[in-house]
Amino acid sequence: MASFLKATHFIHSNSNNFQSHPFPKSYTQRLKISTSPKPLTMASLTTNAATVGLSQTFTRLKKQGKVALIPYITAGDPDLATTAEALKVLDRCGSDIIELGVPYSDPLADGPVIQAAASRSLNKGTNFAKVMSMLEDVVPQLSCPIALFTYYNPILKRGVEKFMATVRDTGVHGLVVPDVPLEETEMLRKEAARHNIELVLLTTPTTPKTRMKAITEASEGFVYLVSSVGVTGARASVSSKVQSLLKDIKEATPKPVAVGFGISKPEHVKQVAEWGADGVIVGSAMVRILGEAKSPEEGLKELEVFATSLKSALP
Ligand SMILES: O=P(O)(O)OC[C@@H](O)[C@@H](O)c1c[nH]c2ccccc12
Repeated sequence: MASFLKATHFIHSNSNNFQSHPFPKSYTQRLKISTSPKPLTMASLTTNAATVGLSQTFTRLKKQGKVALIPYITAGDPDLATTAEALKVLDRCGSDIIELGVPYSDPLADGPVIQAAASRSLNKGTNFAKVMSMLEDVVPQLSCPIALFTYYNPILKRGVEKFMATVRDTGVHGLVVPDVPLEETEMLRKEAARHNIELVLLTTPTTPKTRMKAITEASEGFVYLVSSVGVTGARASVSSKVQSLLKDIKEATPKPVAVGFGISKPEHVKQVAEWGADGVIVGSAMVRILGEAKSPEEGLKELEVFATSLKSALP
């Protein structure tokens, strides 16, 4: 546990959104960069249903006086076919953006629920290529945009340029990378922009104000406000500190701010919306439903009920 906490501290003190301590050189040298050209796909030739990106979604919602519901699920848990159905269910329930996690072997910022989902998915053989081909089929059927969620290592493994091109080809609009080190955010952001991908950056309760300002400046699509220190996972309540954090961020930027970490009940989303959030992100509670259900069909049904209950609690 001690090493895990240290590792979590690593996330909260090293990635682009916190302090700037570069990865040890060995980290990047250890990676084998493998590239394989990706054939042009139908998805890249056809415009997908959700041709509207993250920031445009928030602009629309703001005009309607609404707050975005942003579920997170882990791709491939319990399996990729169920993930494909879950994306459609969440879209039908009125999700405004869906965060889809690429399972990773070392999810430092994740709590037990998402860690378990990632290992189940990896044990089933889920990999980046399979997630991309699933998305190529499903994205054209969705009305809400997808924000792909990945740790930094899978991006480095493929090469940033190739990674961005592949992701954009599937029709994905956004990208959330919680552990990219500060000095590499600039390069990542440039490549993302070149491929018309909105790179979302994260700020936390311990991020110094100057740093938070730089993050809001650089973040595309929306700013991700992590509600509490520690790792992902449902909490009994949302920290009241979020209210003042939201106020500070909104003084620093006109960009939309979505709050995540610990939000798991209708009363949580209602509270966070009342505090002025433009969006609420719910992950572990969704992941638990899908991953721990008696069957995929059961999980999808429960997911629909849960997502609908959250949507109805939002303006
Ligand atoms: O699981 P929670 O507590 O509802 O928090 C959202 C979170 O799952 C999602 O945004 C996410 C999944 N893994 C992450 C790692 C870092 C930051 C954010 C995330």
